[in-house]
Amino acid sequence: MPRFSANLGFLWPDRPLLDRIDAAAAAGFRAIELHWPYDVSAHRVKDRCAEHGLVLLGLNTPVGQSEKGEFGLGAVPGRQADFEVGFQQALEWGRTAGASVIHVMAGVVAPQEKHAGRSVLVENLRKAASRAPEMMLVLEGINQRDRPGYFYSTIGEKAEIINEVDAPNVKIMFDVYHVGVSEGDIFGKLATHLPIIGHVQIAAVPSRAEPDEGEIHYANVFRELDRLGYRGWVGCEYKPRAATDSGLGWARTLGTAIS
Ligand SMILES: O=C(O)[C@H](O)C(=O)CO
Ligand SMILES: [Mg+2]
Repeated sequence: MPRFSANLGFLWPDRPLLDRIDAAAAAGFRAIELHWPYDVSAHRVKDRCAEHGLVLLGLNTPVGQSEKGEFGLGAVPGRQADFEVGFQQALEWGRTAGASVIHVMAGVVAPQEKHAGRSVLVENLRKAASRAPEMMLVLEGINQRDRPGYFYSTIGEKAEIINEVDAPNVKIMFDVYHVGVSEGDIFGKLATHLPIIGHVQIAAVPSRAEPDEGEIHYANVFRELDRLGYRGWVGCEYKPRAATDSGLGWARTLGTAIS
């Protein structure tokens, strides 16, 4: 069965980041992943993870100007210089904290700019990948219902970009929730793209709650990941229905364990 990581962007939202790390350890998680931890000291996060023996996986590149609707800058024409600054910030924070993964966020791009956006993203990724050879850079499609206009929502689009970038440390973040909402055929896509899948995330479809309700039977997804030989982590990136701790029973219901 998979190894689970607690996504502290969504889990234990009622407390500060360092307390979320404590909560993840107490719940039995052996790894954590973050969204945008930049206002917390990377040294303190590193120390707190070390206290608990937790692996810190990764974080997201900054969103840019969220008040203007930006949600990442990787594929946004004209914002290359700001992307570089943001990537450097993610890299420095991640290196200091001991992370190994950076989710390079592509961003929202107007339909008429998509063609240019693709070249911008490929160029940005090539530079980023060579600047951070020890990090795995992951690309994630975000479904159009949650984030209209996001640069990509399908696994195929990301696979094409990765092929074009042609760097060994650029991979897919396969968020089963987004794939389920956007296109389905989870098993087919896992099998086709397994060699370039660097990280997996889960949540119920369509609710994005604990992975024990809705359209996807996650016990089967976990078995399929095992059958395919996936050896990476599975990030629990769901929005708890109520208190995070009271929802953790999903693991036992699905025949697995958090740790
Ligand atoms: O929303 C998601 O699925 C992400 O993984 C993310 O980090 C940006 O929101
Ligand atoms: Mg995700």
